Amino acid sequence: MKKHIIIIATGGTIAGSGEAGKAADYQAGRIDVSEIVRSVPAISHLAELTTIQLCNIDSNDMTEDTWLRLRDQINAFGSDPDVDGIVVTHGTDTLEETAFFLNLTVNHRKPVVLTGSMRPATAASADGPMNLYQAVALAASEEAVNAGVLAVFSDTIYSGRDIQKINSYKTDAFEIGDFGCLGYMRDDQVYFLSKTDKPHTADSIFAQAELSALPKVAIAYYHCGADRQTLELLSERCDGLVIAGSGSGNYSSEWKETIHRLAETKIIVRSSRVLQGIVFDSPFFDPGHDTIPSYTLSPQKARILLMLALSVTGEREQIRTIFETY
Ligand SMILES: NC(=O)C[C@H](N)C(=O)O
Repeated sequence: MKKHIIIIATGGTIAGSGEAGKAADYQAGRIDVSEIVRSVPAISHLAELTTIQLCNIDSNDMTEDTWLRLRDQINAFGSDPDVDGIVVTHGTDTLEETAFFLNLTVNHRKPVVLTGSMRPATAASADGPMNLYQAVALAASEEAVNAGVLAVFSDTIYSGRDIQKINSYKTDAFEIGDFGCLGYMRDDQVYFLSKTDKPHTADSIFAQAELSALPKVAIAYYHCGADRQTLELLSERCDGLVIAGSGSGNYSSEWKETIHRLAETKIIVRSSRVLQGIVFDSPFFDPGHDTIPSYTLSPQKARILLMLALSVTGEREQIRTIFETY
């Protein structure tokens, strides 16, 4: 019997429309999900499909409120015995953020697979149809059960925790820093090579959390000559702060002194603007252990984990453990 897969559409370039054949100038989030599905007739051989248009936006307009609505919808399908898996179509610019948020907050183990495209649906060689086809195939696969939130892009399976957009132009726009992909797709065939070891979905402490609004967390990007005011202004307006430091989460002596002071009242996470590597405690940049290292999380993912952590506790040591765990 065919699996029943829900496609929740949020917009992005996969729903983009522009001049016929051209790939460059277009507007994201223009085409309805039912039309996108109709453009890939082979999808109906893979599964029974139900489509839902949650929104139709450029993913830069994704908000925490929409994340919460998306999570609630996905969770509702977790307890529906007629549903086997969920695909989310999404713009690529912030896909990694939504994927990580869902990876930490979905409360069931059914497959959840994100996908999108780099070329609009109206381009001569649009990449959306194949990505969507493979996302449905993966969501219908037993191998994707309890694998955490996944993403499929350009024949490649990624984990929602680690996926990162690394190319702003090519159709093969994603990568996973140091860790490699989780596997490949060969048309509709699934080839997993590895699975993530970090707790996710039903095993995450945030899966059962009451989340109605998320605390405010900003990212302060360090660069040569960055002044202390940036930190002071951001910290005034936020419940927590993520530093996108240089190298292994580093910054100037001026920032070091300011961060030490601000950390008396705010939770501050040290991450790195560098794409690969790991941020640990730093005896030189943070001798007083005022900040929490983000380990392998990018600044934008550290921000999501800090928002969720702050929604369950204000205790620095508990938040430190959360960063060690997730
Ligand atoms: N390729 C894309 O989907 C980019 C688009 N700006 C979006 O994120 O919605």
